[in-house]
Amino acid sequence: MNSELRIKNSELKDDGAGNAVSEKTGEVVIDVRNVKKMFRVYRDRGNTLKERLLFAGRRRYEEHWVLNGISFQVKKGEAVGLVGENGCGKSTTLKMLTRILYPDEGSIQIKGRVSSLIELGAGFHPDLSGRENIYTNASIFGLSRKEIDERLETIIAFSELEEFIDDPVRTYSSGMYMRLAFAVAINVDADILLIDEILAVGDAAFQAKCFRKLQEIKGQGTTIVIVSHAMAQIEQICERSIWIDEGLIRMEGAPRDVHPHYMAWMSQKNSGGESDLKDAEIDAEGHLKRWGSGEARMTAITVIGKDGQEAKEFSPEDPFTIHIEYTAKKELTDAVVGLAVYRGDGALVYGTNTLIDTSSPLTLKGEGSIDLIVDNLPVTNGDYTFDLAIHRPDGFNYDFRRDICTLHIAGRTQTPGEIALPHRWEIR
Ligand SMILES: Nc1ncnc2c1ncn2[C@@H]1O[C@H](COP(=O)(O)OP(=O)(O)OP(=O)(O)O)[C@@H](O)[C@H]1O
Repeated sequence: MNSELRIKNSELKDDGAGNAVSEKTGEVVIDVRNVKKMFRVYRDRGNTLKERLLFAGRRRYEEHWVLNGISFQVKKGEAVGLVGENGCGKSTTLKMLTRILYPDEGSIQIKGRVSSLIELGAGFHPDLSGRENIYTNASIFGLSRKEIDERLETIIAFSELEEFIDDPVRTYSSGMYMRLAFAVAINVDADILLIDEILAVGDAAFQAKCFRKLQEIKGQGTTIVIVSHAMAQIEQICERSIWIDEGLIRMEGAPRDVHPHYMAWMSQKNSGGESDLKDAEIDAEGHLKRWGSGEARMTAITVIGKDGQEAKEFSPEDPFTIHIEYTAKKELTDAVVGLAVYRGDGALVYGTNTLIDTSSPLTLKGEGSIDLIVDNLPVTNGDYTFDLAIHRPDGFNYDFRRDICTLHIAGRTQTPGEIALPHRWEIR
């Protein structure tokens, strides 16, 4: 099934001590320094003569400072998520990386060809057909006509719009626009891909396909910056999250470290100081240990091998299933369960979630179970941490089951084969 999810083992080198190390160059390709951005919000100067005279001495506009000095760097091949509440300046940041907007202060340096999915259908001409728009859109990203000719069929096939490709795009639904825009943006051989909330559009099956494609192009070394409110998507694609609040970077780090703080803060804010997470257990490092407001929790995790039996060992090439049992005191809709696998140095090497397997979010009710299929796990020698996250798109009822197990894998490069699981996948 998800062969596209595979992150090639060839990307991981052995450092001689049995540890997998990344071949990423460490070259900085996005360098944002002390960027400030202001919008002018024009005032109503009145409609009548009386009003105009009354407001005559008043300044015509107010300065609205959206970004107050943000600095961050992104290295080649890194995937970074920008998170934060509505209006905090995430899209403005992304638009400046695409050069749709420019900073009022500070500097932005970008190395490489940029492709972006910022505003749905921006760059599409409504009266031109899907096919014609592929040409105009891809040429904006720097492709020659010949290069576009070569990619045309791939783009159309990915968009699944064969039937409508010669219709004017004004007749497209927003989902169709998104398919076409995504198909173009990921097929222009960009070095850097910037995406604004695009995975929230389209049906669940297409979202899952885009998500897999993103993991694939990340595996090929493309640098990615994503703006999203879907924390699990960021956790499964990005090594780093940057939380923007009131135009400043409030926190930056591994998504699984940053998101619980962000979610707890949001929850506190939205409940007027009375946190939705007040019953949740948060450990000393600020990670949520228990899901939501105590409404649901995992009760057991087992691994089912390809023979359908509980497995004590697995072979990374073979699919296996993580079987999670849970108890939900209240019904929980729109849940997505995801697995992230981190290498010893903290790099994310694998991610999958139930949306990919089922194409729709789950409803958790009473006592039940969830099966999460893991396929083509890209492991070589070294230590790996398996983390399960359960979330809803609204961000609440959120849990990190951190470090459900750590596997030490030795001798795999010499003798690929079965890997022993720990005796117990502990529920903490
Ligand atoms: N062209 C503009 N003119 C005036 N104000 C703007 C303009 N573009 C954005 N803003 C304002 O800047 C602020 C930040 O907007 P931005 O779109 O970057 O937020 P965001 O973090 O992406 O929010 P969301 O999560 O809702 O997408 C908002 O208050 C918005 O109203």
